[in-house]
Amino acid sequence: MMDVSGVGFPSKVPWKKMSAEELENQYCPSRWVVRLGAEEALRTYSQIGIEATTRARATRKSLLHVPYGDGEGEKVDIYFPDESSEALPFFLFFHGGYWQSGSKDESAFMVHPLTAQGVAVVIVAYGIAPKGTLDHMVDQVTRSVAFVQKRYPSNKGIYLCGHSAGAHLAAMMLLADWTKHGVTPNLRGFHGSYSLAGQPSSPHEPWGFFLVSGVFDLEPIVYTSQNVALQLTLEDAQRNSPQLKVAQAQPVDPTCRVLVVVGQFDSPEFHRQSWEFYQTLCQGEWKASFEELHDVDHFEIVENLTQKDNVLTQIILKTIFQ
Ligand SMILES: N[C@@H](CC(=O)c1ccccc1NC=O)C(=O)O
Repeated sequence: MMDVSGVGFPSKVPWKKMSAEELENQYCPSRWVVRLGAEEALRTYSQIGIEATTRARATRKSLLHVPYGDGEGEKVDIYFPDESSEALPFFLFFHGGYWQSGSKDESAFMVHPLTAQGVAVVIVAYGIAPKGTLDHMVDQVTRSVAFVQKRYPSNKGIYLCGHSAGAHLAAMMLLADWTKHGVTPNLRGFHGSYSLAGQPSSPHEPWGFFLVSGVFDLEPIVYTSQNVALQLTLEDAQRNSPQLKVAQAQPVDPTCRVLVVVGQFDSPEFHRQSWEFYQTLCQGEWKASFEELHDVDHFEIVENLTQKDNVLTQIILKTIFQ
């Protein structure tokens, strides 16, 4: 997106020049779905999530509604591979829904293909708005990660994945102060060697973070209808924007890689959010990669994680089993 009204270089904040209507449109992912109408896309997404969860609960060993804190709704569902061991890689998923919809009970998309390959999958619930505040959600997600490390200290790596608003929550974990939680989660996911450029020497070097179609600068959200439930002030938005914060932060573990992924049919603002976050990570001491997934929209990108042959499922598996 180019700003041609000024001195002729791309604006850093193109959204500030948008009409309220255009901004609303850019931040409404269902309107950018081409294969279906907006409402049908949302219905399909939720149906696939519910089916995947029903299947996971019926066919996999699981621990459901395990509390990671004392607060209401501070629960995770843990799905296990067939072989019984606690020395497993753990893949945590934070669902999307603009911090105001969605739940763990309809978000077990990737459980089947990942558990089939020996990965334990943890689907995390957090207290959505309007009841929950964003600061509280970030704290909850931090505690859910610490909980998994404490409960499974012999894990073979903890991998964090979030979709959309959940990708924001996962990205905030890059900034978490683990000393407060008495544990350092095993978020490394890196066991190989880097190429000289610091870029992956193969397309499947390991990442500890998978940020799927995320929002990393929350300021524009303040001016959309999403903020009716969220009630973010500008200060809340800035304090909770990894885009602003990672530039000033040191990686807790510099070997930890971040994969930023966006769908071809995500809106231009979602593309910009992912690209700029990736660029900011690279400018700091973070190891990041960027991937635009061909032929998928904001919802398909996650729906397809139910399939073992899907590109992103394969990237995740190759990362874990490097
Ligand atoms: N009301 C939004 C819904 C939405 O954004 C969404 C729905 C499910 C999962 C992720 C979503 N987006 C970000 O968190 C829309 O119509 O696109």
